[in-house]
Amino acid sequence: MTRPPMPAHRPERVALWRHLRMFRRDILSAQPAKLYRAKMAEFRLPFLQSVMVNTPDLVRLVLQERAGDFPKSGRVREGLRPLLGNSVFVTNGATWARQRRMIDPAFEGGQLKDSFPAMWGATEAMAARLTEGWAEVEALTSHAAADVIFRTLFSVPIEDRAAAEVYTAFRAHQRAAPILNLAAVVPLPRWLPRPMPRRARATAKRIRALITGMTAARAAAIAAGTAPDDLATKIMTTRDPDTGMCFATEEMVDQVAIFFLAGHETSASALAWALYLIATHPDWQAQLAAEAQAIRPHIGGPAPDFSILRQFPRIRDTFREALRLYPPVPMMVREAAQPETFRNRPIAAGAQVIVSPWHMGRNEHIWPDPHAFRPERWQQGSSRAQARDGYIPFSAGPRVCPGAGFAMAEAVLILARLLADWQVHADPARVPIPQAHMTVRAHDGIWLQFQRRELHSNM
Ligand code: HEM
Repeated sequence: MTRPPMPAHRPERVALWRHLRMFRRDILSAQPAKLYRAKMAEFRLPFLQSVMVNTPDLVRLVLQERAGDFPKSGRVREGLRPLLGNSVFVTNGATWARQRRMIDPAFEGGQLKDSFPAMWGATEAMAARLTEGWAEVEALTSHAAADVIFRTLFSVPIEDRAAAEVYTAFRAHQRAAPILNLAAVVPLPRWLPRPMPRRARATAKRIRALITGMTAARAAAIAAGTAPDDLATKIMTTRDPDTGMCFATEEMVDQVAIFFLAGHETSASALAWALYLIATHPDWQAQLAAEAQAIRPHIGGPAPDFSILRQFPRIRDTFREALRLYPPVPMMVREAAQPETFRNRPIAAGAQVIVSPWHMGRNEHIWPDPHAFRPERWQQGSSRAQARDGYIPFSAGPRVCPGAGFAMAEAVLILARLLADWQVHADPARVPIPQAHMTVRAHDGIWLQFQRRELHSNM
């Protein structure tokens, strides 16, 4: 049984300049191993106090009980504004609350079922693209997750001209601004100019122009009564119960940009790591493959009923475990709006407060054998308390990811469809090392070999 790969850790003591350089390169390997045990860690710099909270009670305080006192950091906003404008991901206060009131209904349980046929279409398309041999799975899952977003949001497959252009522009943008989001975590003074590279600014503008075209076309179709009943139509026709207003086109463009970004990068990352974990645990893979056969009668036909997902409990637990070990959003940044005292230590107003799904998911005080892949832990009674205390891949509290249910459904479906037909094998000489880019990715990609499953082989 292979141990899931981990990033290297920095030594306990390093010079400030070196630490900052490490931070910029990869925030995961810039952390010392003791953060898997520490209750809190403080980085006191001449220009900024930055504190990582690492106990369930402090995480609950920041994300849930007093979420309003720990708003999204201005640093996150600055870095993401050219692409995301005033999207729900970066706003705070009343604007954020209004946006959530209008977005949340589209992702509620019943509505999720309406998106399922579009997810199925993307899953079948992914299966048709697979071929025997070695493949870099992050590219594969990224393509599939982007297709899911376009089909569920705008009822178009990724081959659609506008969708394909958005996807291509996003990839160029990631290359131009690879640490866009994480720049927010790097503790540099606010006054230090950190302009987005010119190329990234240009790709952000291009993406927004393309999305504006799609959103304006949809607004016209809604007005003409010809719009399909998908997520875009649902969100654009939802009126804020307090003001009676719908999103204006510009504000909707901001939301579409974050649905695309948050919805496809994250799922792609988690799916790729899940496949790697499955490939490196062949006995478990055989059990998952047996479970996945329930999807076989539906292949090539219309979407099965949403309830089919209940037939894949082990696949669901595998994905949960992948999210615990490799949370796509490794760290989240908030700002203390007022002075606080955490564990008898003063926290200044304006201090940066970091919550780390990566460290909570591997916290040695919470999880037995925290760095091991043990999907069966989710079947044990104790997992409920462990999840309550240490499981935050989708965050928690009022800013919890609105797409969590969507992402779980999508992932279980994609994994089941894939494992029904294919065996995946890892190359022991090519171990992927996690690194935090926009999401947690592998340093040199995740390479797996795909082999068509013989129906009568011992799965
Ligand atoms: C495995 C997949 C996913 C993971 C792990 C994930 C994780 C997260 C996390 C950790 C946050 C909080 C970030 C923060 O507060 O700094 C978040 C927020 C968000 N996510 Fe997801 N997400 C996933 C999929 C999706 C999908 C599929 C969508 C939509 C289609 C989505 C839409 C959003 C939005 C709009 C926010 C901002 C919410 C707010 O600030 O109020 N996510 N997600």
